[in-house]
Amino acid sequence: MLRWLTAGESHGPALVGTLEGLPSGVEVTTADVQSALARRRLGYGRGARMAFEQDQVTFLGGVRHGMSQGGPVAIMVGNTEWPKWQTVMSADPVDREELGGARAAALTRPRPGHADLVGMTKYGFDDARPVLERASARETASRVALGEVAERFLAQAAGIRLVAHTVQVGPIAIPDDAVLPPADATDELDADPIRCYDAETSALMVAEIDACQKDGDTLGGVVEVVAYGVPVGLGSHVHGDRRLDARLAGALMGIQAIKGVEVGDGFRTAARRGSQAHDEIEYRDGAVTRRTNRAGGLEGGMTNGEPLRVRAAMKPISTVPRALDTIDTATGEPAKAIHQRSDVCAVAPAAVVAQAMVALTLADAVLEKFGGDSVDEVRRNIASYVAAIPEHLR
Ligand SMILES: Cc1cc2nc3c(=O)[nH]c(=O)nc-3n(C[C@H](O)[C@H](O)[C@H](O)COP(=O)(O)O)c2cc1C
Ligand SMILES: C=C(O[C@@H]1CC(C(=O)O)=C[C@@H](OP(=O)(O)O)[C@H]1O)C(=O)O
Repeated sequence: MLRWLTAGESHGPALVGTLEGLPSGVEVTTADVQSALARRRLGYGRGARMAFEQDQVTFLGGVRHGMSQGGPVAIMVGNTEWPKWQTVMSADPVDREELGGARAAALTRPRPGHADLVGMTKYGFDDARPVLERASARETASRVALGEVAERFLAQAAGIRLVAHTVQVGPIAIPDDAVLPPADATDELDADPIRCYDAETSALMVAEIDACQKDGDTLGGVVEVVAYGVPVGLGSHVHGDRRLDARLAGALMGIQAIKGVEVGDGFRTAARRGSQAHDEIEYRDGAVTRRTNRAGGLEGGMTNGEPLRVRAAMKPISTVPRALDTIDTATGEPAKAIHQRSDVCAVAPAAVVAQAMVALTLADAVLEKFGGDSVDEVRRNIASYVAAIPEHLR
């Protein structure tokens, strides 16, 4: 079993992610994690903060000389902006006099769509600061750091490779017959402003973000994660909480602002007749294969050997520049919601975060199915499982 936890606030000194249950022998370096985090900062429509703030990666445990040791992996992602926030976000009590300044003022105009108002009510705060600090998607930096370790494990132990791309920004979507990015498309996607694999649609998405920004508004969209080389039989049909589609949906819905998950053709399948919805099975070149992959590589909650495809729908950013109506919680009077700065569209980074969550979920499923305390042992276990499948069904 693989478990993970994160801690830390948006403007705190650092985020920390812990991954427990990772076998020994996974090759991973600080530079690998650093470049995954750099990928999360990309994306047309991101706010000013992405440019001036830097992520500083430090392995605190679990990795020695570029290799996992079998113990919990702890990764710290330091925040270069901390010196500006060390009084406002101080863990220890501070003098009220020292506090002062705009950053310290109580935030009492909660943003519709953000965690502000419900969090204040539930946790008993008269200031949205402590709520937004933890609700913030800055936390996804630690998920991406852990996801990178999980991805290294998947590639080295099982030959599984992941890629994530943007398939929709606001109303602009890739065509139905658009080509799926291959396993080695990550560099190409990094080079696209919005992580879209279809150049024509990418240009339209960028134009849509420009138009939206001019209007003082924000956008959401849809991202897709594809995993190649996934063996048959991860997950199970025998119980709801063991279905891999359920576990993937939970992992993706746990990302800030994700409001819908689709497995394969998902919602589009619902509009089709059965004859057009399923993937007919045949032998091709001596192997079992599906003629199509509308199911997204999952049948009965189990991987079927086809590429795994899952999508996540992101709502528009709730810190709308042309601020929405709210109330001032201090007075009960009508007010305009907090707005200092914000992303206009964060769909491209959400794709990177979704990839990390799928990697962690798949790594957990691989370990559950095959077990093993070292990468070599997991590899041997996979090989013996595959060898036992009758050749004509592999
Ligand atoms: C990568 C990423 C970046 C985000 N950036 C912002 C942002 O700049 N401003 C904002 O209001 N919300 C942003 N969000 C969304 C909020 O974190 C999210 O809406 C909030 O935590 C409330 O949770 P909910 O939308 O799931 O209800 C971002 C989400 C992600 C995944
Ligand atoms: C810092 C990150 O994203 C932040 C996520 C976020 C939110 O409300 O979720 C709000 C913004 O922060 P601020 O309001 O301080 O500008 C984003 O910049 C990050 O992704 O590293």
